[in-house]
Amino acid sequence: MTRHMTTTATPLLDVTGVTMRFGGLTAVNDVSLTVGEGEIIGLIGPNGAGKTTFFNCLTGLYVPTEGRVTYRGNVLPPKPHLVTQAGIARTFQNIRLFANMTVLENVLVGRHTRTREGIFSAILRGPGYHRAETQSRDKAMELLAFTGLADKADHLARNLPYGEQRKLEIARALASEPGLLLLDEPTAGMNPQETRAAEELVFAIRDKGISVLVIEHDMRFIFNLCDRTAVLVQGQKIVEGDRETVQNDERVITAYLGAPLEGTTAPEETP
Ligand SMILES: Nc1ncnc2c1ncn2[C@@H]1O[C@H](COP(=O)(O)OP(=O)(O)OP(=O)(O)O)[C@@H](O)[C@H]1O
Repeated sequence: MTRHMTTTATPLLDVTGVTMRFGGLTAVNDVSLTVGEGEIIGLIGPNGAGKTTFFNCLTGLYVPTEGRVTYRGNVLPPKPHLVTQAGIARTFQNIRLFANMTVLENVLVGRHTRTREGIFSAILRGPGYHRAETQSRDKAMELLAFTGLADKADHLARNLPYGEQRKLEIARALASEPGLLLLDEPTAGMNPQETRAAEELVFAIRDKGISVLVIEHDMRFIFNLCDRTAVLVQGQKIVEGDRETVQNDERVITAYLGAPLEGTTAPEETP
């Protein structure tokens, strides 16, 4: 019998046995997860389950107590700006924009990890600096068009409605030209219409070849978008899989206090 060679491609993101302890509290407990090229992966769980802490372990904000995180096969450096440079960008649960800068300027800030022109070039303002500046501006305007904010380029970030501020955070994250985008509750505070538009935006991001890992409480959003979803409860990953697997898992139902997951279809009633 001939044995077929199986080639397993290295996942884009490979998280193995990540644990994060704060003193006596284990916020993330031995969690493993992969994100492949072109995948949209969901991360759900009740409040305090450890989702944001897990994100912080992937982005250099926290150095995990145990475990290993690799991106494109390389162990991630323990500094946020180096993680961004490596190709992982994120947004935050609490919007972190430069409120008194314009929309365009906020996106330009996001590009700094991708511009080669250094501080001396910026001071001297030579031809290299001007060329880089024009390129960055063009790229930033492209991203504003992509996220539907082009006509707001000159507005101050703080004057944007909440939903648009969230979009701007995404535009700024995309400016670092990531291969993987981590979104922490991208639809928090959005109305249903904005949420549907955000879904389309995430699909469009994936179509650009960027993988997405998303934390979200809106189950409809998660199940519409995600190829797989992992559920964290008290720091542990209790299940991972497609919509059916997650929705029908007893442990998930118990974790959400027996209530059907919000935004999901009700189980078929027996006559
Ligand atoms: N820097 C820290 N120091 C101590 N404890 C922390 C720290 N960061 C998070 N925690 C604790 O870790 C646990 C997990 O919190 P985390 O914010 O990761 O949960 P979450 O799933 O993102 O919750 P939510 O859905 O409410 O945002 C909580 O008990 C929280 O209080």
